[in-house]
Amino acid sequence: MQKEPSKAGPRVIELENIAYSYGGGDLLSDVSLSLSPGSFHFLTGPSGAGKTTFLKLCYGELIPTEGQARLYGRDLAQMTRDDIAMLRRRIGVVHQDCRFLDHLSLAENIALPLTVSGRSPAAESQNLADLMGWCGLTHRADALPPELSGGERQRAALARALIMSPDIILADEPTGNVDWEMSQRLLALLTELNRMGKAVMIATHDLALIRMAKTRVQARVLRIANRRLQLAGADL
Ligand SMILES: Nc1ncnc2c1ncn2[C@@H]1O[C@H](COP(=O)(O)OP(=O)(O)OP(=O)(O)O)[C@@H](O)[C@H]1O
Repeated sequence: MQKEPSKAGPRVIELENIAYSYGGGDLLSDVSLSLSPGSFHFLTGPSGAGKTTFLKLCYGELIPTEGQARLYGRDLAQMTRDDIAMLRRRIGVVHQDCRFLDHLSLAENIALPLTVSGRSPAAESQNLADLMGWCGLTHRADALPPELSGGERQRAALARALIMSPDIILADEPTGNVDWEMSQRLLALLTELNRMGKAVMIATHDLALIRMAKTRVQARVLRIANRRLQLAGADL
């Protein structure tokens, strides 16, 4: 897989000839990729190909078994878990399963990364309110996660990923459980973030979503197949 050619500037995530194995044979092998600010990528591939694993390697949840992964120029294998956690605050992750705490309100869930990193949600209440408004969630601020619709959950997961103002958004199947209209709404939010200069990577099976996105934003489509990361064909 070639490195991204034309974007100048700092590489926020760099994977160099990495492999990853959960213990058996390699799930991913000889994978290289650089992500720059302002880039937009889709990640596709069959179920079980390793898309979630790849995203975890990008944000330092997993360390490659071979090769080097760098965040902001720093080799993850040489860093402590605490240092990785600090750097990871600059990456917003939208998890496939959303992972909310059901006893906290939606607003409290979205603010949780602030609390965890020692910042005061009260001091950033305007930021929180703006973000919830932008994601169309103001009216659901006090709702508990089990009370939310699928689309509200996905937008809340995106809002939580954005509360720390990350440079990069890695979204794992962010439109997995929503209808086409909501998929388009989520895509509009993600493309707007990209226009603000953030790097976006979306793992998805939804080829219609990719085709729609390509009419709005210059996106590269990557595919994991047979353990390798490849550029997908232009027919997508
Ligand atoms: N913690 C783990 N321990 C062992 N094997 C794992 C672990 N996590 C994932 N795997 C295996 O690695 C493979 C790739 O999983 P991964 O979730 O990365 O694929 P995926 O492409 O995201 O799949 P999907 O599209 O179904 O979400 C699967 O066979 C999965 O069972």
